[in-house]
Amino acid sequence: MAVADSEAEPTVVADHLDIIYKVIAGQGGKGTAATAFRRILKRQDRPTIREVHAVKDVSFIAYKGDAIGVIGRNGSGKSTLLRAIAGLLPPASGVVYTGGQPSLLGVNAAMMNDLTGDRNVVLGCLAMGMSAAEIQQRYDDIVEFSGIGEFIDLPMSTYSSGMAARLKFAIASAKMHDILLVDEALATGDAEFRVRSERKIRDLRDQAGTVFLVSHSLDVVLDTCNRALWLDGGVLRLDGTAEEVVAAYTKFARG
Ligand SMILES: Nc1ncnc2c1ncn2[C@@H]1O[C@H](COP(=O)(O)OP(=O)(O)OP(=O)(O)O)[C@@H](O)[C@H]1O
Repeated sequence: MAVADSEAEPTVVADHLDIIYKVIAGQGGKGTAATAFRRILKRQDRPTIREVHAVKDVSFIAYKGDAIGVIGRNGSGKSTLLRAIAGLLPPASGVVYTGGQPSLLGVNAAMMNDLTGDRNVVLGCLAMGMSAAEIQQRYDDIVEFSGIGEFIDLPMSTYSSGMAARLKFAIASAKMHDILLVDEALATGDAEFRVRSERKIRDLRDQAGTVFLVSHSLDVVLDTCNRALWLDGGVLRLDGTAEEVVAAYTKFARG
């Protein structure tokens, strides 16, 4: 269901999307590479492959200017959906069309732990395709927005998880993204950073990009998103305005 008007330009179209993970199910052990290796050494039978159907027949259209909260219980397929939109997971069936370049900002986004925050800002900006001149121009804003202060000259390995998440968000949001995918990055920040990052998401949305935000904080979704998708067991239960979907999910969660 589309919240935008008929003039709006679609940026992401998911059409009957199914994502299935294939995992090695060991006999008694966990399905890790180590257990598979032990099995080979012991010349045991081939392991069974278990399938996890993480996203089931999901269809929606996102438009320019949409900020879409993705909500649902643990394991309901939210991160998987974001990774599929980013093109990191091949669909088992169905398709995702994206008009523009999606950028996934996850709490696990690659940063070089041994390098200083300062070097990571430069690397991150280069990775997003910014020129040296653009980086120089944006550098102070990024550092100020991150609120890292003098820690910017220390290796990332000395940062708390919240500080690292703030720096990642500051780097990612320095650039205008066609489609920005944010996975729980705000949850690790403190209250003050949360307020600033919510404002930033609103700016990105106003600049006519499309933002997807996976969050367990329904308040953040209500404050920053115009739309929400509720996933349950990989199925899209509801697609509508943030208020409507959060209300339905809250009612459901309260049993
Ligand atoms: N790399 C993987 N290999 C196999 N199964 C996976 C993998 N990643 C996720 N899954 C499974 O896919 C399903 C959806 O997981 P996903 O991480 O997308 O859920 P989520 O809604 O983001 O959860 P949470 O709120 O806990 O972050 C779960 O059953 C999970 O066990």
